[in-house]
Amino acid sequence: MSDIVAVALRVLSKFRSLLETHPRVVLGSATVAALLLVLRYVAGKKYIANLSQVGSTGQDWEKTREYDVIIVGGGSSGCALGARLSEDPSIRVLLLEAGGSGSALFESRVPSGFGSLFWTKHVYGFRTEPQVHAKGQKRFFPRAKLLGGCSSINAQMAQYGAPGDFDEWAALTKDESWAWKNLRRYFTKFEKYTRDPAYPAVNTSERGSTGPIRVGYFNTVSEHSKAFLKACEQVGIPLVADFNGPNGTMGASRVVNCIVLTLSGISDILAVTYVDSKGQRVSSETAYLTKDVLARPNLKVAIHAQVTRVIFDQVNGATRAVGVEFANSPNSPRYKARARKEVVLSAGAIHSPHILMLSGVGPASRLKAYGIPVVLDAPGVGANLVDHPVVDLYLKDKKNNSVRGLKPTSFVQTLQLFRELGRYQMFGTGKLATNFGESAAFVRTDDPVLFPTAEFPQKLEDSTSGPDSPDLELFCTPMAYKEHGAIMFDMHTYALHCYLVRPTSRGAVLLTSADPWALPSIDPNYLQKPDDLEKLMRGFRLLLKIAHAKAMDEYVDHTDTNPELDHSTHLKTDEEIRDLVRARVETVYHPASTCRMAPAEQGGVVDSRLRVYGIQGLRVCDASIFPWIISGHTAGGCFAIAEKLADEMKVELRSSK
Ligand SMILES: Cc1cc2nc3c(=O)[nH]c(=O)nc-3n(C[C@H](O)[C@H](O)[C@H](O)COP(=O)(O)OP(=O)(O)OC[C@H]3O[C@@H](n4cnc5c(N)ncnc54)[C@H](O)[C@@H]3O)c2cc1C
Repeated sequence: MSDIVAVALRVLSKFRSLLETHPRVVLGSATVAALLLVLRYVAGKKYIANLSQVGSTGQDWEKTREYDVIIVGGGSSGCALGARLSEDPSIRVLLLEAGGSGSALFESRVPSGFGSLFWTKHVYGFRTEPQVHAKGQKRFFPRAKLLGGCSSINAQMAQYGAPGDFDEWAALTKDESWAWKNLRRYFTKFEKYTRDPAYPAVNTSERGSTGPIRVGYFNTVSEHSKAFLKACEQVGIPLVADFNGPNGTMGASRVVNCIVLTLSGISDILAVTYVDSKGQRVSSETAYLTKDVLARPNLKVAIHAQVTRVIFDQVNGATRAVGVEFANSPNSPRYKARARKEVVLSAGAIHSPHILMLSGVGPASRLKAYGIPVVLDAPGVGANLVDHPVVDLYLKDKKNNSVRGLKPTSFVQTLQLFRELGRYQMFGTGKLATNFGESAAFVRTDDPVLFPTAEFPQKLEDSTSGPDSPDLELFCTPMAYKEHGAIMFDMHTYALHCYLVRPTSRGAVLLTSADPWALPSIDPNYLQKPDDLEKLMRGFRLLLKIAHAKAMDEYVDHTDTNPELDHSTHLKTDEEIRDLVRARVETVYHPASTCRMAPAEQGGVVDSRLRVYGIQGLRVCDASIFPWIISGHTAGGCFAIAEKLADEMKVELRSSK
């Protein structure tokens, strides 16, 4: 998208010369445009940027800036929680977000634009610690710094995991409210599925119809993605209807071990996405923080408000969270606000444990090493970091019709980009409306059809959440890239990807300083467990089979000899493929479990009502509480846990009035 900016600058300079030759026309148009902008601003969303309106720097902060609930982080979970809690006018809610609005950014609204936000101020551009099992590489690890959080920069694939994932949560916590049969209603509560006559097999009575999050089939899908699904079928992956539907991930038969993402027919089947009928991203900000919601007198949403710590007090002999401290930047004033009832951390799987540690809740020895007074020794905080590791396979696009032109390198491509921009602005369609992850398949590495014992004799640990749950996801994108899009191939390409949805390797989020503006260290510890490597090796072999399936003949140019592409990788030995996996493994952006919901004696940080053990008035609600990572995509789980917590907290808060 930086290329779009460059093009826009060129267009501006053309305007400047027009101004010299036709000043009246240009000034007239500029006035109209300025008026429209002002109107848009006036009618726009009302976020609070002046922090003195929601916090205080004075001694009197506890009296003057008081709320019932303060939510830290306006991301996927935080916006949902804030909007739902404030439905009750008697609950005063303050939502504090470190970044600005996501919906105000073109790159966030347009489905294909998110990658171009990765290296901007709107994203925390982390690098991991050197990955000792992956050639010591420090991997790029983006996390959003925007309202909507990662739902403002994600790939918009609306798949919610396997039912078994949540049954596991219920068994671990001994709390049946987490079992799929009970939790499911929160997934339908957030969802508004838009029926599409082209996809009649989706059972709409089982999908949410009134929730704020619109999902449907409005993204652009390339022919290549359709070919990928056909190729999946040809290698033995059966196609099923809607895997977010009543029969769960595995589709109707429940005996097969593999499924393809949200299907309706056999040959024309696509992914359900968080993209609306105008071809725009649906984030938790756009869905939950509507004008009506923001007009509520009991909800305040402050932006550019980075929480630096939670404030504790001793109340009746117990440690209680009583407020938070926040600021706009390192050198700006620090404000405080009081939470009469609860502080809820929704800052995501990296920042929620970081804020806890900065506040004195975490592994005591580490806190002491940085001079942070220990409020509670909680070794589980920041531990158990788990992420989905992905490996990519690069192919030459035979049709020369990839979305490569979205980053133009020639005059012709620039013109094509303009055509696509026009098409998108007018109809919400075209290449800009791709979300990249257009189609996918879920499989098990112990599937004897896909991985025959004769070829794959080694018995691997079953890390799935049940016999009907997958451990690998495969998907394709209408362009290959490296370094998360920073490096592109100089030709039209097509990529297949494979990621481990149930890794057993565990890493950590660790403090690096007592300074709240210093980023924590992230070590996902990819491939720590040999079975993770083995499963990805199997997955990569399956991708190679798919790449050589008949359905791909028309789309993949296997005659290409560029050594950077994978047209001869199928000739490599297993050991060579393992080496390739180590070299290419990256994040697929789903970190979780760093403030795990689990029994305290098993390293849990929160109980099954998301309350931090050992501290009153403090909860965590985001991907960090996942006891185990979801076997699929993680945003849906974040919306659902926020919906659930909001329901429960409303009851609790009303009864405690
Ligand atoms: C590039 C990318 C692609 C993805 N693709 C998909 C996909 O296709 N489908 C899917 O389901 N999932 C996808 N995910 C994952 C999914 O979006 C996340 O798992 C989910 O959004 C996490 O939600 P959360 O509420 O835990 O945290 P987040 O949404 O990350 O929200 C955390 C919020 O807290 C704020 N914050 C942090 N620190 C502070 C502080 N100190 N004070 C105040 N605010 C703070 C942040 O700015 C952010 O807004 C993707 C993620 C990324 C990054």
